[in-house]
Amino acid sequence: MSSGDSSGASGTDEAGGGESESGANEFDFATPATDQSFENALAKARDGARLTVADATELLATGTASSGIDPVRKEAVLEAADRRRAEEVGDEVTFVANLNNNVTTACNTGCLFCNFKDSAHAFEADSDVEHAGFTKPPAESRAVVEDALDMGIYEVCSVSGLHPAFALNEEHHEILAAHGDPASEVNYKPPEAYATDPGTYAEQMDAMSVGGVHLHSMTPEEAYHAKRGTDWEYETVYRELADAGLDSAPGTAAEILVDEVRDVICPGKIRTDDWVAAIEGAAAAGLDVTSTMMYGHVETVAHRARHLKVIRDLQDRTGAITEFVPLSFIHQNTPLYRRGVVDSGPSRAEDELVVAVARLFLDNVDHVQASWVKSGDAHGLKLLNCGADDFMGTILSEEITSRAGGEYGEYRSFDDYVEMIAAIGRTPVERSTDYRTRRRIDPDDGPHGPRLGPRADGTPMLPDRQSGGEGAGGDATGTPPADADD
Ligand SMILES: C[S@@+](CC[C@H](N)C(=O)[O-])C[C@H]1O[C@@H](n2cnc3c(N)ncnc32)[C@H](O)[C@@H]1O
Ligand SMILES: Nc1c(NC[C@H](O)[C@H](O)[C@H](O)CO)[nH]c(=O)[nH]c1=O
Ligand SMILES: N[C@@H](Cc1ccc(O)cc1)C(=O)O
Ligand code: SF4
Repeated sequence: MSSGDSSGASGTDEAGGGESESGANEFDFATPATDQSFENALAKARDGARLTVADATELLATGTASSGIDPVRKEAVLEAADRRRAEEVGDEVTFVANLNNNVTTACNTGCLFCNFKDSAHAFEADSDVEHAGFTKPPAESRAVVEDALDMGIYEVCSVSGLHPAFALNEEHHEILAAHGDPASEVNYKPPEAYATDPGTYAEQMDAMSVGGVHLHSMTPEEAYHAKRGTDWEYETVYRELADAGLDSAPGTAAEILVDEVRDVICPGKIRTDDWVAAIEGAAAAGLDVTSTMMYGHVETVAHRARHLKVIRDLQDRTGAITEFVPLSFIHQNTPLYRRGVVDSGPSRAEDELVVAVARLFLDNVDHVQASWVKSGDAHGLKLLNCGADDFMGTILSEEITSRAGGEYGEYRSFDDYVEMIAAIGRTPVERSTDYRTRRRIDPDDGPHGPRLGPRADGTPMLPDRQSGGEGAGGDATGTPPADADD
């Protein structure tokens, strides 16, 4: 599906949907005959009125009466969003000194957009299947975080495959093992079956929660895995994880929160209701959460709008969402692309409109993130002028986007951040994960390094290395602290 088609704006005056050459995914939604609906939605957005799903659809499509993105109307939407950003959060652009420490790539869920995973079968002790994945036992996770703490990080962000030997704790192991055929009934095999034991989720939390670092981990999909085969509530599971050291949860696994889209791109994942229940459970357990949307594959603009409504309703109920992170689909190596279901990811114009409409629609979420991992530095900066106010984190290691074919590197130094943000006339600010602690950075007072981490003293994180420039591959970036193989 071309990005024009995936915008879902292909209808004329009849009910139209995204048309795919393969005919695989056609979603219908009604479209109006004139552009008056777009103009009305834009006027509401400019006035600060709460937008409907129909309004968001109009803005994302720059009018649904004709196909394709209209450049003049797009600029009007971006301008409204940039103004709203300035009113709501001012000129600061935040970023966090953080490390990605993903624990394992073993996963049998089979999401068709994902190239991060490796079939869990290949990790078995008696397997001779070659794989490039990894599992880090808790002690190794701890060592990786320890090293990064010395570099000054504030946060460790950890998202993993759903390893069949993962259980919440020993009791969960016993419950899972008691099933007649645990592998097919509850996606479970005991740790002894694998070359490397991932430990329990509680042990991994305890291991990574070291020296006062903020631990951001356990997506809704992982929380589901941590309670599979039981009748435990999400809140109970998140409370136990919090007791073991978890501080906040990433709202990935959201993809598009409309089940007819999930049926196509991730039939093995939890449904929308379950994702929402998991986030509510995390919030009830006292954790902050983030929210995401992975877009630009088979969905239409109407699905994107409905997804935003799910997030806004959830935030009305919980108030626990610190940021919205648009995840631009990286298509190159993924099954969706290789099997011809899509022929690209989203266009840059679509990226800009998603950021802008998120800012305008999510009137109860303060922060919208631009990602240099997905978009690169130059376009990432552009997104900061379309409604975004956060520029992600230093991350030091990236496996999800890079494995899917992304090419924008794995690390941005504080000096790069400060130079880039100052260059667009904004104020660089180091933040905590929850945005409550912030430090404005004087661009003239370099060299720059983190100061908010428990061991941070302002020293640049990787003094001997340059971070990757625009389009730089992994080799030109700072070497990740560790990357273990089974
Ligand atoms: C790789 S999973 C890891 C955590 C866990 N297995 C889960 O699904 O929640 C984290 C998120 O990465 C994002 N992701 C995966 N592949 C991607 C791709 N090709 N392009 C953009 N985002 C992707 C998806 O939003 C996914 O939910
Ligand atoms: N956008 C991506 C992120 N964002 C997460 C942030 O770095 C940070 O953890 C969050 O803002 C909470 O403070 N992480 C990735 O690994 N890859 C991305 O594309
Ligand atoms: N790790 C995810 C992104 C992510 C993680 C945590 C977040 O809070 C937000 C986004 C990816 O690379 O796609
Ligand atoms: S997105 Fe997560 S659950 Fe889906 S295949 Fe990838 S690692 Fe597994």
